[in-house]
Amino acid sequence: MKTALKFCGMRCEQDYLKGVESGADMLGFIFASGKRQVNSEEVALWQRNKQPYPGQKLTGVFVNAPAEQVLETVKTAGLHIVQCHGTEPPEELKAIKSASGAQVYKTLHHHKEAVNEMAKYEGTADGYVIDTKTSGAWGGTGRQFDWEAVPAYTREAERQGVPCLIAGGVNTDNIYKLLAYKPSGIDVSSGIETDGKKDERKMSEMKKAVSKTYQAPDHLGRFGPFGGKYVPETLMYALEELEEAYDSIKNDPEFAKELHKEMKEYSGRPTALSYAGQLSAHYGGAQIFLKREDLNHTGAHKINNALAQALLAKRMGKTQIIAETGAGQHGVASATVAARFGLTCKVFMGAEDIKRQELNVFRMRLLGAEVIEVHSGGKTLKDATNEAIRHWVANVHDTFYLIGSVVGPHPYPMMVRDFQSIIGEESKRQLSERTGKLPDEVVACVGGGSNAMGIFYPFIEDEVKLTGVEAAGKGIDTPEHAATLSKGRKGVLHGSLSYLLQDEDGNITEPYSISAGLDYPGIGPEHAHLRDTGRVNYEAVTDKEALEALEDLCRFEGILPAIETAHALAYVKKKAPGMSKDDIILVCLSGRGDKDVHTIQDALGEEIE
Ligand SMILES: O=C(O)c1ccccc1NCC(=O)[C@H](O)[C@H](O)COP(=O)(O)O
Repeated sequence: MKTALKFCGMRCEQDYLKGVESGADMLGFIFASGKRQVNSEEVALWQRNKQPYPGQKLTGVFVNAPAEQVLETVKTAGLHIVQCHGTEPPEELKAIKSASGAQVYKTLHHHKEAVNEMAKYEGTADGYVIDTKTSGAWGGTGRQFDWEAVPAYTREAERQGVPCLIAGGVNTDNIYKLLAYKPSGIDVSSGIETDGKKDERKMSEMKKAVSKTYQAPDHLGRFGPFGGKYVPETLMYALEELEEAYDSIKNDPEFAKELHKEMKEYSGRPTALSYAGQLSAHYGGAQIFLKREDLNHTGAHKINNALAQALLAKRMGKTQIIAETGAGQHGVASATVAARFGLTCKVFMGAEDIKRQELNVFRMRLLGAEVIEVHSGGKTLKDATNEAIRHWVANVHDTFYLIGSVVGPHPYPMMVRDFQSIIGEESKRQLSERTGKLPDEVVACVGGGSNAMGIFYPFIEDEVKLTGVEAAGKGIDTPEHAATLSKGRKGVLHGSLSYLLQDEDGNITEPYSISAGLDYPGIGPEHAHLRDTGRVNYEAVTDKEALEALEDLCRFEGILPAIETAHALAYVKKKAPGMSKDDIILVCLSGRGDKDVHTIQDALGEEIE
């Protein structure tokens, strides 16, 4: 359900007009003493010049006012709702309600007994406002209370079947944090003001925030039922510390400036958006655009997240970073940023992957990282991640775990998604500048899922089809594939709940793909949620199909993609011909294929010669 929005404290006609135009669900007028106090005649006058939009509820805020005064004000000012913001008992609300015909909301000021107090108003209050308790002021203070308490208020109001608005210090910077607690409504006054006047820009930002229907994860780090924090007790503190640090930099302009500078001057952002004209003509149908993450320093999208997390590690005072890697791209990105920022770096890598990605291993060592060979399990990414977690448990005090995908315990899936969203944000801007429209479909390969979440997330509220492409290896009906969403079942791995490849007894099975970056037996929890809610479509393509598409991109566009990326291209090869020439497919070209040349040579060598 949509979050209700109340803009409160309209002090003049201009404020009122901006409030009406904002489309807020409720507009509040203060009839209690204070700097925002207005009288019923002026509110009536403003309405004569502009009626509220149908459905917009005019709300009068009163503090322990005599019932006759409230009734007179309701009549004169044409109020739909009376908000009792003082210590009015339930009987007083009942009396006002039956005499005025208006709805009556009760404000309670947050304290440890407030949820119990709500029970006393059950059947009387038509809704609640929970505000911050501040000595010497009833409301409009711009002060926030501890929002950890929000779910308890929301639950009690839901039990009573009425809305519950959260008030107190909400502003354009913290509204997303509050929305993560899923309140049924939000009430703002100071947060939409500049120099004492209501500010249209702030109102519109607030409106935009609540209009977003997609809000995930929740405050527990859950995407629907997926995600969460399934970790040993020893890591809980480290995750909380990380969550706090991430919250503190999320909207910090200084951090944003530093990261932007690194992205631009070191990594080479914005990356290009290339129109693949010859490939589009060859396939027929849709126009294909490529978001060139392969042009980043180190050759893939992984550096976006690595740069951001390394800056965060520095802010947190950590001196050592650890990382896991499969294809080696994230290992290279981590070793690179460690060198750049003077941090020591250990990269955990399965012995099998070390064999397949010899060149990247050499690169990591050259960059000064210690590559730790993992011999447990199938000796691939899952096992490397297990070892990295083990190391972290023992060294949390000085070590930052730089996770390379939208996997792991909260806040990693959210944090990596946010850091990678630059891919979708840039593409959206570049494509609309170039073509004047949004793409019809966005396609990305999915292993853990970070390039896909990065390009999908900014399009999630748009009418754009989103398709993630998994590795079907030698076929999803053979035992050799990595198609987690097509074939997996729910389970917990590496700290979060998602879909996993597992046998009947729940043991994780070894994934297979020609691409080292896609053979992970799990998938980011947000992808699991997006699949189950139907927002994103997931397909699987085989090694063979991926290699064919890789050859096409080499021949028709002069670009050698990573084998991971070629999976997305293989889906495009099947899909584009059936689309119209006016349609646009945007593909995340997540990485370049230099690292895969040996694998490609082994697979295609004879055909090419
Ligand atoms: O807003 C006021 O000035 C006010 C004065 C006296 C009693 C209540 C008042 N406001 C009640 C509200 O519903 C406000 O919207 C709520 O307190 C949130 O205010 P803010 O923290 O400024 O966003």
